[in-house]
Amino acid sequence: MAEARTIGSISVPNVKELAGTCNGTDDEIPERYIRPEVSSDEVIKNNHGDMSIPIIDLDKLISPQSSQEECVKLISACQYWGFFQLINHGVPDEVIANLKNDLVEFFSQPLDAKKEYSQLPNNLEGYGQAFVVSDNQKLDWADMLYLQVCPTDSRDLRFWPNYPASFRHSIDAYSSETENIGLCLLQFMAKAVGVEPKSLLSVFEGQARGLRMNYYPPCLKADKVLGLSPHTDPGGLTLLLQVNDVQGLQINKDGKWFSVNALNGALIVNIGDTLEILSNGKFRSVEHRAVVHPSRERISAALFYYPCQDLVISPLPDFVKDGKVKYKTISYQDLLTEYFTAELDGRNRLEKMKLEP
Ligand SMILES: O=C(O)CCC(=O)C(=O)O
Ligand SMILES: [Fe+2]
Repeated sequence: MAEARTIGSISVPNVKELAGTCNGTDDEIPERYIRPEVSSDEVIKNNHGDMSIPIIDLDKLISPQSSQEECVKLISACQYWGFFQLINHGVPDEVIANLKNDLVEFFSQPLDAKKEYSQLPNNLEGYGQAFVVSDNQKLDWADMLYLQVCPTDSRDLRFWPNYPASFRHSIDAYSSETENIGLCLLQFMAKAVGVEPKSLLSVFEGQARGLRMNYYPPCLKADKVLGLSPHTDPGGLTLLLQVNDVQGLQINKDGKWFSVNALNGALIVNIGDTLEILSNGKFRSVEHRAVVHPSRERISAALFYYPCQDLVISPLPDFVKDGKVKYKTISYQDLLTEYFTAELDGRNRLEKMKLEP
């Protein structure tokens, strides 16, 4: 039987502080942060048209006149990219602006102020660094604040900053304004592939959501470090908000890295491992990573829609029309344990879940 492993991160230096002491020469960036692949990997930049992630209009999905056409785009996005940018999503500009301002303000504080919300052993919530599970693992050039935002009675307010004064309210407002977007998208995704949405919705309706707020300090040698290691997200859908206008998200399509130009006002949506398995591979959970900027900080906020905690994940019968189940069965808890106790390794974790063709 697998040994029980605890979820949580080994404590490592604060990256914003570290960035403040590195003047950019190779020697001054500690070896554990050096990632040779960043300068050697091929990256497709300034991509347009068919080479960029699709843009999906939620208004058009909802409107009966345009829904069918938009659904075709949605399905193609989910099958080929696993990512899209969502426009006309209905989250009020003010709610987004408030969250953005408060995030910039929170991360700009001195370390001691942020430390009041530090992660505790064996707990994922709070301020710190994610996914450090071994003493010789390569480290990401980022700090983060992770909070469970839903259900509301699961909130652990010890980790909810009370500076800036409006921060808790901003997170709460963003969380409630985005509550239905995930379910709404799941419904259209199911309908568009001819599946009764109920089976998919019942897995995610009323379930937990977490908000991971990433802070990537600048690094003069930006091509030597990685903000966030290649990974897939474990849950159903992720809604990513790029907080300032510094780009950095890259996604891996057919072995090549594509940089994403986040549109101002759009939310970037991607599919997680649970949804890839439930859909029997119809919707793809795509590997992604974040790079950093040489002179500007970058901030992003990823909202994760999780399935019910006791879910046993296996392809839903509606998605197995040709009778071939392509994935093994795994409990969601085991999938999470794998995610939080092993080094991130791109899509490999998910590949291991595939059955032989
Ligand atoms: O910062 C980004 O652009 C990506 C963040 C991300 O992938 C995550 O938090 O899971
Ligand atoms: Fe991610």
